[in-house]
Amino acid sequence: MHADPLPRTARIPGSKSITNRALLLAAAADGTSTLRAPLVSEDTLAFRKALTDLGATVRAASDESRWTVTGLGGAPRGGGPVWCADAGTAARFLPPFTAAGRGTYRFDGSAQLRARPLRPLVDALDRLGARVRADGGGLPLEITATGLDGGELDLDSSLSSQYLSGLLMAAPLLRTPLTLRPEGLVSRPYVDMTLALMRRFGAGVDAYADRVTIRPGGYRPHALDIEPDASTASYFLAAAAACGRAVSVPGLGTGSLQGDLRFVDVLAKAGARVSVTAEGTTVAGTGRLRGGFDVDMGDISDTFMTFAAIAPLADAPVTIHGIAHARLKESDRVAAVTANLRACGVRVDEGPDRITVHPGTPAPARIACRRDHRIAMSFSVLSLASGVPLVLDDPACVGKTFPGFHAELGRLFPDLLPGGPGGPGAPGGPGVLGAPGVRTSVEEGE
Ligand SMILES: O=C(O)C1=C[C@@H](OP(=O)(O)O)[C@@H](O)[C@H](O)C1
Ligand SMILES: C=C(OP(=O)(O)O)C(=O)O
Repeated sequence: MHADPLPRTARIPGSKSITNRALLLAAAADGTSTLRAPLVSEDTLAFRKALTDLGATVRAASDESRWTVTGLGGAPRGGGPVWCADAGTAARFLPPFTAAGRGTYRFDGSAQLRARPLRPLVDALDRLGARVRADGGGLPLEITATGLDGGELDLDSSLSSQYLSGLLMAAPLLRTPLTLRPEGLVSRPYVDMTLALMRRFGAGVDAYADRVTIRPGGYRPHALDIEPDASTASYFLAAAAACGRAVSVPGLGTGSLQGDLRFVDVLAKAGARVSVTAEGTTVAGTGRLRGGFDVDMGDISDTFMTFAAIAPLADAPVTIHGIAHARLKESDRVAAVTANLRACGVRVDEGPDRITVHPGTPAPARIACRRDHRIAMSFSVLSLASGVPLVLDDPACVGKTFPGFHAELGRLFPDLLPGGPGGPGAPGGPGVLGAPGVRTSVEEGE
């Protein structure tokens, strides 16, 4: 591997978490908001469709670079079905929003989403006085809404932070102030993001160490530039670190609302040179990955698989802990990473909230994605960095957050495709980067 002194610029699409929050806040606002550079992917299109079904208007520029949202000036009032597809954010953010309004809403989603826990949110809505029917404890569920009063609520936040974010975003639409006290909060940076965006859309927020109080008053429209997605950036930055290359992500820098940008601290631990400025982030690999550390990735668990997948290439074992809640996402991600690394012949020790990945040269393998975009993307990086063909059983699952993922990986690292350009890993070939349904041509390099 050789050093690449000139960083390549990755084209990273907008943040999923910011896009879906901004859509909801704009849909609740009393006027017209603009969202610039939103993420266009399965999760955000499902969220957008759910909101237009609920009565908001979204006008998209022909190239989708800007969405103009005319809000309802409050919570929805029409009732109807709400389809959440695979999107955890839809299943956790939209029920509180509708419960604050009027009408009967029937929520459902894919089999994968039905399997994800919703009980703490259903219980919280119930305690606030909403009429919720969720026979299995999660989706499908029905809410008969007549508006909500606030009050004070303890909220089990140990399985997901999304319950808290959903209740917080609905809170300005309640008749009286709502105080929420999270217990065992995971993924805290996402709650900070929620509060920051609520403030930008004009909400009255009083946040303390152990509780948050939200005042009634609704939302004002806002024009928002959406940053590149930090979780998506992790794959390209990890590839730079593992391949001895340099990659920059403009627009994702010190002012970021996304906790997942802290992934670069893990790359720095592994020996990569990292620069985060107001303009953006650059990671330069040295051609060698350092292991021999134990890192808590509980706050940034969407990125733990990114590091775990390249960890076999490090010079000593790496332990990642604090990730029990990552078992409750699109897949049981701790089990999925462990099984796929083992399929590549890599030694992994798995515990309830941790894994230890040992150094090893991966062997060619078929990767079971479990319909989880992040498993597909993480193992694509391992294939690229090791030069070993890994075949994804479901490459198109990357569409949940980045349909153009493989095209961008091939554009940035055309010479590193397994087997070289035109080799088994090349676009159109049987290897990981050319798997059917993902891409058919290489875009021109920089
Ligand atoms: O609020 C959000 O936008 C998210 C919160 C996190 O989920 P948990 O809070 O369930 O860990 C994260 O994994 C998910 O991709 C997006
Ligand atoms: C967990 C994720 O998504 P969500 O919870 O929003 O479905 C993810 O994108 O990794």
